[in-house]
Amino acid sequence: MDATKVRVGVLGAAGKVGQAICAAVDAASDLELVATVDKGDSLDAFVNSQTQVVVDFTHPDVVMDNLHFLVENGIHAVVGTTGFDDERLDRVRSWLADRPEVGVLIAPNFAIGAVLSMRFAQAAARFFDSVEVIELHHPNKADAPSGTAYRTARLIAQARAEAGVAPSPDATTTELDGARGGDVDGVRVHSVRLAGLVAHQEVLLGTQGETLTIRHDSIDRSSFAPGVLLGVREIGKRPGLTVGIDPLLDL
Ligand SMILES: NC(=O)C1=CN([C@@H]2O[C@H](COP(=O)(O)OP(=O)(O)OC[C@H]3O[C@@H](n4cnc5c(N)ncnc54)[C@H](OP(=O)(O)O)[C@@H]3O)[C@@H](O)[C@H]2O)C=CC1
Ligand SMILES: O=C(O)C1=N[C@H](C(=O)O)C[C@H](O)C1
Repeated sequence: MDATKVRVGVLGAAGKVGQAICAAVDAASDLELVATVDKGDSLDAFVNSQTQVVVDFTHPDVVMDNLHFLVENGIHAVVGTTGFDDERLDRVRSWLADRPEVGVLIAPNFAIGAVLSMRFAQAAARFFDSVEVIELHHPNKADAPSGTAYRTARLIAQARAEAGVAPSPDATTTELDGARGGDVDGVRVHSVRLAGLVAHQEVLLGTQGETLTIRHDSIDRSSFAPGVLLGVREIGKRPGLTVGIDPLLDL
């Protein structure tokens, strides 16, 4: 055992993002990949290998059980898996109250450009009458809207509410179910699933005589690796729950 390296485990190691994270950990001289777990494998592998930080890219249906196990066993977690609403975040906080030394980082998107695009959208939100979000992903994605779009819409809604901006104008009176997308705190969110895509998002803002489009594209899953490795290196110094990598980037 090399005591100078952080001992890292990956949950969902055989998945699309899990494979990219395993490769990135393997290539980092200050990290050691000590356990890889996928569907059907026992989580005890992390305890047996004295894993210090586990990265989870699995599925919204299983991530809560995974996290509960990790917190109970005193293992820090860096979580990319989506599906976290306020109720789930509160449950994680309640587990952490019993293990105050453990750090959990949950981020809907680890790509630097995606994090910045959320910030830009939040800053722009109060200056425009209308705003809608379109997220576009590969067709194997389980959840809609994406975790990124959900968080983006909530940040936009919060900024507009704080500035007293009226709801986006919309004269629709007849509608095919779903044609106007989902409603996240008053912000319309549209989900496209298309073969050939990876992960993409557009925030469309409009006001008198002008529009602004904020677009981000992950064209390869390696885009998530730098943010994940930053989380792995930092989480041991940040006990409790951290949502989003913004504070790790001094944003
Ligand atoms: N935060 C971020 O930056 C990003 C988040 N994501 C999110 O990460 C998650 C995974 O995405 P992606 O890699 O594309 O999905 P994949 O389906 O490609 O990978 C998930 C892997 O987890 C495995 N798995 C399922 N259940 C378990 C379990 N109980 N224990 C261990 N492994 C399990 C799956 O096995 P099997 O296939 O056999 O079911 C699969 O190998 C999604 O929620 C996605 O939205 C994705 C990209 C970036
Ligand atoms: O499933 C994906 O692929 C992605 N999921 C995350 C999300 O739901 O926002 C992050 C990124 O969009 C890729």
